[in-house]
Amino acid sequence: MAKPEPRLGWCLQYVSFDQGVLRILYEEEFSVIILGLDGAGKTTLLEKIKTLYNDTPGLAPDKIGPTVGQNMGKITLPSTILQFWDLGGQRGIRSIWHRYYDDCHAVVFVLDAQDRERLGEGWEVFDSVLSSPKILGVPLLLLANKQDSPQSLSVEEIRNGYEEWYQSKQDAARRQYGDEIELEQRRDRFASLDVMGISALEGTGVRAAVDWLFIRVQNSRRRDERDDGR
Ligand SMILES: Nc1nc2c(ncn2[C@@H]2O[C@H](COP(=O)(O)OP(=O)(O)OP(=O)(O)O)[C@@H](O)[C@H]2O)c(=O)[nH]1
Ligand SMILES: [Mg+2]
Repeated sequence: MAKPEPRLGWCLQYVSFDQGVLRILYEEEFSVIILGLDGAGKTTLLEKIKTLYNDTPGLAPDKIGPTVGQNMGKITLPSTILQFWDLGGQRGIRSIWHRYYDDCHAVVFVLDAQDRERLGEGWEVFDSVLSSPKILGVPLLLLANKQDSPQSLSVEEIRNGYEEWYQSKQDAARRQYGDEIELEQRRDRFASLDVMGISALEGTGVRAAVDWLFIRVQNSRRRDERDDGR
């Protein structure tokens, strides 16, 4: 299975002569991985992003089946290419997710906000992504999908739901093992976690999510450069 591109790619966009001045424009390429349980709406989101940003529209929702492996899609923004890797969410496929962690610049976790029965499973998997050491410093966005459905939990309910789930997990661990010190990095990660509501089906909130990614990958690159120059 193909792995994401190297950590940071520079693509030559064009070279031109303008009034005797050689102009070279580069586009920088960032990899974004899309994770979440099967059925959360990851592929629907990727195809909607393609439709909104590319000349060639993405697949219609009724042409999308469960993902066995990965799907890839690219969009071009000012001086930037975002390359999305949509990974299958079925239990057996989740074990390959970590292979993409080294090379990604942002992580999007898609949650089905209307499927209350699978919320616990969703939090379990989300928590393992949020706490993964390899991507602790990588921007992470939680998307509460299917906001078009009247049964969907709101962004606020989703955020609180995860916090409550995590607290009860901590309490159970404390009862079993005594006082545990929570990972400081993990706590910071949760405190700064952004949650946005979208409907991948209708496209609501999708541009706002892509704007968030665009800004965050640029900011984390600048931070990396500052750290390197220290
Ligand atoms: N109502 C509603 N349904 C959605 C939305 N997004 C996706 N769906 C539906 O949810 C189902 C699963 O969507 P997929 O995009 O295949 O889900 P996935 O996360 O890619 O699933 P896997 O590939 O198995 O990991 C499909 O029936 C979609 O039409 C949404 O925003 N609203
Ligand atoms: Mg899929």
